[in-house]
Amino acid sequence: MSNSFTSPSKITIASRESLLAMWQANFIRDKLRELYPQTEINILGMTTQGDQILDISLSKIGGKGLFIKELEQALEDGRADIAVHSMKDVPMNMPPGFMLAAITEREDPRDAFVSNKYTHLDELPAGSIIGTSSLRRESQLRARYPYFQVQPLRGNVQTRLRKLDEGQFAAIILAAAGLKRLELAYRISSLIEPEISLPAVGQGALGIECRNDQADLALLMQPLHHAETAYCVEAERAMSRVLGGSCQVPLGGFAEIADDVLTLRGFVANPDGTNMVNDELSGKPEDGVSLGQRLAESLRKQGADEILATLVQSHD
Ligand SMILES: NCc1[nH]cc(CCC(=O)O)c1CC(=O)O
Repeated sequence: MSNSFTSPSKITIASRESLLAMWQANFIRDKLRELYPQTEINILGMTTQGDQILDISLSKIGGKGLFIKELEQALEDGRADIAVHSMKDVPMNMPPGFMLAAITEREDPRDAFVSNKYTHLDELPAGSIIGTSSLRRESQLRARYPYFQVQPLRGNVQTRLRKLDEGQFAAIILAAAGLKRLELAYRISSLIEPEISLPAVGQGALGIECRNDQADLALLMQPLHHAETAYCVEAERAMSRVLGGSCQVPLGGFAEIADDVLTLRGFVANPDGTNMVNDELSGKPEDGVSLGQRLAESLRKQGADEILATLVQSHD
């Protein structure tokens, strides 16, 4: 049977308006233009609640969904066809009516140490102020370097770099992927290995979201899907889902595939890093989701539940 499927005359991509979000949307747009030269591909830039509320810690304002709700509204209304997200910002449970059509090849998943004075975390003197608003980064820093001060740092990548340059912090921690995409890799003093700062679930990968009822559109996105990345990210997300993962929970999850074996590492901690459980599991990449679920259960048996329970209380 011949392929009778034709690409649509137009695809509109919904994106947040930050430079990084726009870079990501442009990246997907260019790939789609190459794949479907007959199709007109546009970007609809939007401001989300998460972009507007900049003075409060992300963990206190309801987390991930805030950056994507407006984009989903545009998909719902038909103002846009697909939305491009950092997988790190995509909630563990997709809202009803929406699906991930593709997960793209992962950029560097590591966190980056950025400083104008020091090249490595180990060089910072006691009492140094490190900027990050991620509970995941904070708990890991405090566990390893209890003599640093961790202070909140929000805003888009450029804002965070500006706050560093203004001298408010000795160093800041950002995702390497965002800096590399924005051609700001030269600002990276050193990359932090996963053993020191386990990345966020999904960090470095992009997701393309569309409505559930648009199977044809989802099919068009398949050339952008990267199977290895998707196995890893789905394993990480399965772990986080069981643990109720969100920005309110200091949790990390990171999977890698080597020699056709997927190894998933995860941790849960309290924000001050005094109580932390870590574990890892390996298996077949295709079994990533069940590995993630099993790793979560193992972390719970080792005390993750108690840690998570104290977190819920402290946020009341
Ligand atoms: N939390 C915001 C966010 N969401 C995605 C990235 C960029 C990296 C990525 O795609 O994972 C960043 C910036 C950061 O954490 O420094």
